[in-house]
Amino acid sequence: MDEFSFIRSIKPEYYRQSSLIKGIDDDAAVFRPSGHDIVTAVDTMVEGVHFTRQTMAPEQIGYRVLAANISDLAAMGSTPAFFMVSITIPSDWSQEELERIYEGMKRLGDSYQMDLIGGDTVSGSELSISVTVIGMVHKGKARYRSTAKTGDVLFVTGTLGDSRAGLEWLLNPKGQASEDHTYLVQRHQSPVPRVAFASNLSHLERLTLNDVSDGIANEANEIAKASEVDLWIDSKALPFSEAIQKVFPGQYVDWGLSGGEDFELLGSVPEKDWSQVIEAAEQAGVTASKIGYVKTKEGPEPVVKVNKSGEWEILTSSGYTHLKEKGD
Ligand SMILES: Nc1ncnc2c1ncn2[C@@H]1O[C@H](COP(=O)(O)OP(=O)(O)OP(=O)(O)O)[C@@H](O)[C@H]1O
Ligand SMILES: Cc1ncc(C[n+]2csc(CCOP(=O)(O)O)c2C)c(N)n1
Ligand SMILES: [Mg+2]
Ligand SMILES: [Mg+2]
Ligand SMILES: [Mg+2]
Repeated sequence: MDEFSFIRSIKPEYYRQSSLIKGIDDDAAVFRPSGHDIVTAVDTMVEGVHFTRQTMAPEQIGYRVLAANISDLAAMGSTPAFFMVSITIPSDWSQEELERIYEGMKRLGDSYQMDLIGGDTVSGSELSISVTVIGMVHKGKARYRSTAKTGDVLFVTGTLGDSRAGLEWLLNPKGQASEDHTYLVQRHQSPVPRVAFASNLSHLERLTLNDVSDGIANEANEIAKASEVDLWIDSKALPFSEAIQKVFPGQYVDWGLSGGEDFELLGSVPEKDWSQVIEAAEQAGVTASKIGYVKTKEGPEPVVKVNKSGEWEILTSSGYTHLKEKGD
């Protein structure tokens, strides 16, 4: 199969977004939204870095790379609309496997009425998939990392560390997988972006959001820096699944802080709006946990503090970082 028959095989039969004017088939796609700001993000998954043949089946790779991108749209409070896929294909991936990758993307994309409107196909030595997503948000209603204010409640959706735990089991399985192991593995392979939760809060005047791709140690520091505030996190309030506590009792707190790839939402709201956050989460079928507070910056630089063993200590950006040099 050559490049062009591959493109024909993945081309959607029809499009659903009414703002779309030209999808796949020309030099670029065209859409014309009205009354909205356009939100766009790109994330890449590379074989050997984000997945291996051991950690994910082809449809899971497709699902997961689109989910990571939709998670960024959720963190901006936007509604997913379109996606574009740039794929580098090594010769040892079969046509059937590639079709399964696209099926995984389609399954998730369809659930948000998203249209695949373009991309790029090249051959290369490692499988690499880069997805660009485009979402819409009502004018001026995008949610930023820079809006946290003193007195806000700091919260996180869902539970933390499960993805890291699932990855651990996939890389080092020890015996038969229990129901708990299966749960953790599924959290790694098929995270649910929290679009509905964020969209249920679209009426709030002020809401700070950041998605947890690298671990809350990183993401909380991003919010603190962007908002010029300190964040105080009560480690006893961090939400953990029963499964992770049972299977990895010694590791789950660290993984919750810096494991990454949970794709939950970390955010802050004025205390008066906290009950609405709980309600929005309930309606979206997820939990929201109050994990701390936003405080006025005490030192020269914004910091995140956590009370791990009774004492408040500074939580550095200890999550996953690409291009990290030895000794960094
Ligand atoms: N190579 C690049 N060129 C231009 N902008 C970049 C590049 N890499 C990252 N950025 C921009 O830097 C900002 C932070 O990117 P980052 O990848 O940390 O965010 P994220 O997508 O939320 O995190 P993650 O990749 O862990 O999901 C974003 O505005 C992103 O668009
Ligand atoms: C096989 C395998 N080994 C390690 C990991 C862990 N991992 C890779 S990238 C990343 C952070 C998010 O990346 P990005 O910032 O690019 O979104 C994490 C936690 C994995 N998923 N699979
Ligand atoms: Mg991202
Ligand atoms: Mg990124
Ligand atoms: Mg993000």
